[in-house]
Amino acid sequence: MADFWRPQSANAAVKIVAPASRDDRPGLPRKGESDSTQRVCRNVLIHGTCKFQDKGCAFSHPPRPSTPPSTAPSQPETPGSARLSQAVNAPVFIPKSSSLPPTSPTPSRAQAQTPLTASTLSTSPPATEYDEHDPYDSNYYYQPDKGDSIYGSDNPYAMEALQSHVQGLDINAYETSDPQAQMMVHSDYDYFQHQPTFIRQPLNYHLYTLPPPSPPPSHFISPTLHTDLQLRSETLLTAPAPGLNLPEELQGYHTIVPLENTAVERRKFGNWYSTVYRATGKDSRGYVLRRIENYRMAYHEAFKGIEQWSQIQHPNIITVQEAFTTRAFGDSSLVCAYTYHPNALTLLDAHIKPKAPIYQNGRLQAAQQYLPERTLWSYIIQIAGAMKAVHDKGLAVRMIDVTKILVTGKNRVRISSCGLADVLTYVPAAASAPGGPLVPGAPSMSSQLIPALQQEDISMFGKLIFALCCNNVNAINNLSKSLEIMTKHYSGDVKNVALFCLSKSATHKHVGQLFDMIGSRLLTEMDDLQNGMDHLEGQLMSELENARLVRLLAKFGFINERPEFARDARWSETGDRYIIKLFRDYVFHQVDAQGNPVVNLSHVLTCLNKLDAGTDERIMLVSRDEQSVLVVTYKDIKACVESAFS
Ligand SMILES: Nc1ncnc2c1ncn2[C@@H]1O[C@H](COP(=O)(O)OP(=O)(O)OP(=O)(O)O)[C@@H](O)[C@H]1O
Repeated sequence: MADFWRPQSANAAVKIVAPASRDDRPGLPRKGESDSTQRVCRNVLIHGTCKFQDKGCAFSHPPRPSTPPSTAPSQPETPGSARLSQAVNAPVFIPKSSSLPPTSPTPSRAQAQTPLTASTLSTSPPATEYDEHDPYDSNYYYQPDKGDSIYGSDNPYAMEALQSHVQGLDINAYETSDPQAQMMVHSDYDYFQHQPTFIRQPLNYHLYTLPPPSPPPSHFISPTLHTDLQLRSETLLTAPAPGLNLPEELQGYHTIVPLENTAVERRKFGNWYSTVYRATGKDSRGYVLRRIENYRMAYHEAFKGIEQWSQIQHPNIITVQEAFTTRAFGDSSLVCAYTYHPNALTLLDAHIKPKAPIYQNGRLQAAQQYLPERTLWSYIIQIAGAMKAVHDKGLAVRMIDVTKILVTGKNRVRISSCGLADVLTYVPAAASAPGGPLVPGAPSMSSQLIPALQQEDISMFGKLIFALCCNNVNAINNLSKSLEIMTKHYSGDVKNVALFCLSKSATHKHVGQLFDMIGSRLLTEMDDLQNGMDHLEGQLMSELENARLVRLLAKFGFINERPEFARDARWSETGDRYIIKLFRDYVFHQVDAQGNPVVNLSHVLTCLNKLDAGTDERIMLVSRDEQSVLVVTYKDIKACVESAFS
């Protein structure tokens, strides 16, 4: 008996079906038939008849059989050591079900399988047509005369021919500018006469590499990074609650959701009430809209500051996008748009507001009261860095406050609401002089006040350090007590920096001086940042090949149920494709004892991963009519997929 598919080893596929007589199956090429006059006409194979039968068609047109083909008795299997690719020489395998009229699909009963012995396997009832005399030719559809074709994969001469053919075309897929020439040569086979045949470039996607060993834990990488990122993306996509009575659309922003509760007692932003909203921009990204209620715009030049702010891109400053006035809220509002950082918390919420006790080591314990010094230094360095960037641009931050600095990630802080104060307090310099003319574009009062405002920034920074150290927004009001707390819980350097910021110096203080005091702590910060980067690179490295299962599924999509072979049982019911089809049933179409579909993603992922790796584990594939059983390794199936896809 000839094998339907010769196993690579004794462990590979085991066929347990009975062969059918070759003569019972019309339309299949006989052994040694390469001559077109003996080859059955493709029209008969596909359509059942050939219009050109009596009009000079060179192929054979056998009469249609009146009875279904008979089933031959099963024969013992011949173990072979040929390579899997030698399946090209295996005879055509046509399961009995394929010759029967279509019925409703029988649920597959494929199951994970411990290795079967030959005796176990031989007990399965033979049911499939099978022919030992007709070698299966996997290239049947591509080459009428195997010897002539350049596509015989097993034939070294054919491969040489292919290479010389390609060289003759002077194709270099990576260099030629001709897109046709880059990918294809033309087949001379009648079946695909004018269709391109792709030359597969070797893919190196199977070269999975391990990420580098984990760097030491970084102060900037959350241990729950994955969850944090998922929560952020969930927040970005949450829809607004109904009945908010907010504008549908505002200068291209939509899906507007308030980020703060306006029903409770509200604090003023200068002389105005402000509300913060999250919105989706025209580019589908998240933005924050800070609205100043009942604002009357007196000078359009006030927006000049926003232009300057929008050019500042700094990792510790929330980027200013734009500002505009609107009546969409039913009043005259000023709106300033910023980048949205989902799930950000103000320093007040993150560190100063009292926390509920937490369970630690099985006991309810008070949440840590004081900010760890490492975190405090990190905040000091980040805020000082942001201040320096702003001052260097000739601007002042004016927003160094626990409610305006946001914690946007693990130990990452960003200054928010920048530029708004510049618009709100804008007064043209000339207008400040009594009776002076208003000159558009004249420098504003605040621009003249910049040096003083920068000094003010430094002093606000000092107050912020006190507030963070003492967990009290008003710590500065009781300086002696605050200093006591600071001395108790933090190093002398923290106190020095805070006092330097608050000191009233005769000379102009500048942020650069702060960095002289911070000293080697900058290096610790840099080390942690680099460890964080290494960690993220490692994570990215392990994600590099995360598309491999999709690629595998895409290959299945290309192979299974091709419409051009819909009526040709030889495509899906023979050779490699049949195994792939049964494997697909095994992965996706299993049913439980009650006949309900098994929807188990783990099973799917496990199978696909094993297939991708091509493991030696064996599984049992059962035909849909449950009459034939194949035992194959993932390695074999992988080779089938590669071969069918090629
Ligand atoms: N760019 C932003 N990205 C994400 N969330 C933000 C952003 N800006 C502000 N928020 C959030 O909006 C909320 C309100 O911000 P706001 O600045 O009004 O703080 P606040 O504590 O209410 O201050 P105030 O009392 O001065 O209004 C805060 O919870 C803050 O986390």
